[in-house]
Amino acid sequence: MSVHVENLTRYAPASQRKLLDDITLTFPTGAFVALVGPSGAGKTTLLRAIAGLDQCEEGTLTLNGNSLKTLQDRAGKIGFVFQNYALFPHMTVARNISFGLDVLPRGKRPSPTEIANRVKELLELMQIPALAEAYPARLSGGQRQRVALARALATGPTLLLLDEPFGALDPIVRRTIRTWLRTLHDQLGLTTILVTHDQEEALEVADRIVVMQNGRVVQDASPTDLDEKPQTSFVMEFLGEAVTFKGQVKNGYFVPDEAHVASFPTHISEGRADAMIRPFEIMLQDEGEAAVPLATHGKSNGYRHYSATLAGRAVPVFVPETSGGAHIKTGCAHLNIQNARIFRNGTRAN
Ligand SMILES: Nc1ncnc2c1ncn2[C@@H]1O[C@H](COP(=O)(O)OP(=O)(O)OP(=O)(O)O)[C@@H](O)[C@H]1O
Repeated sequence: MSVHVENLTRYAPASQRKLLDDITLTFPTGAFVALVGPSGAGKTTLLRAIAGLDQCEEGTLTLNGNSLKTLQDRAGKIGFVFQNYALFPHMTVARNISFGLDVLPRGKRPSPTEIANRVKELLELMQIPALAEAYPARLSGGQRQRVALARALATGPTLLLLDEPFGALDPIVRRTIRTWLRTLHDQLGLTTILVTHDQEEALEVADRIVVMQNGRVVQDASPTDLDEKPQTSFVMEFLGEAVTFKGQVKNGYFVPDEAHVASFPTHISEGRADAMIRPFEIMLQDEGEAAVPLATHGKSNGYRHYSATLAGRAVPVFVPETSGGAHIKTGCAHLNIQNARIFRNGTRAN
């Protein structure tokens, strides 16, 4: 199912404050899109608007090209899972899953055999066939989340809306369940919109990431583009650790304010600017007399971790373990930041 949202604006009740500010987005059939952004950015508000749980004052929403106004227009087509999903504690896993089918009006309700078959199929799909008769209290967090997903999928929706569904899980279970979710999405041909606080999760599981801030979309891009071409300094910082070097563009070079950080060529116009770079993109140069002292902080994931002491601060630098250099012996180096992105007034300039 495809979803199109156009110029969607929602105000806080009895206020002029915009919770969603002119959002236009398309979610094509089969897309797996993550909504990310800081707390209060409007991610849940957007998801609830798509779900039909809240009405927006301005804008339109279409599912498969059909305009949507009421919750009825969406019946059975959308599955939701929220972080604080509540399974019914007094019902078995099988009953929890079939609940959405059991409560359908008689004319629309499948026969008991069809419902039992559907539950069996979903339990297998969720890889928990042995848990049919178990009660929620004896399930692990990951198993409960699978039951919540099965329940959301029971009526055969083609759009899956997930709001922080893995928030309560520990990191290892979280990693396993998100890989499994991605496979499930592909297998069932779903369109999935996932709200997450976890940037790594978004980058790993989604084919597109929408970054929101203050009720607006600040960037809508593939994980690779978002990583390589962040449009704003906010996006650059939001997606991972970043170091900012203030400086001046002059005669075709970005000249950092701090000593021992090498200038590098750029095509952008002259004036003040910020160069932002990830710690693993900073390179160490051995040449030069006076250099920056490096403190060593161990290794992880194939990188040696240093902190380079500039005049007023320490800058993290991660160097591949395989790379050599005199700095390993001397404990001093110059910083090469030629891979930095340059921003002016918070917007990408190079
Ligand atoms: N019914 C409401 N009335 C007034 N303000 C609201 C209402 N619902 C949400 N808000 C406000 O709207 C803003 C966006 O909230 P929302 O829950 O969508 O953000 P979010 O990006 O999902 O944040 P989080 O990551 O913390 O869940 C917040 O400032 C919130 O306080």
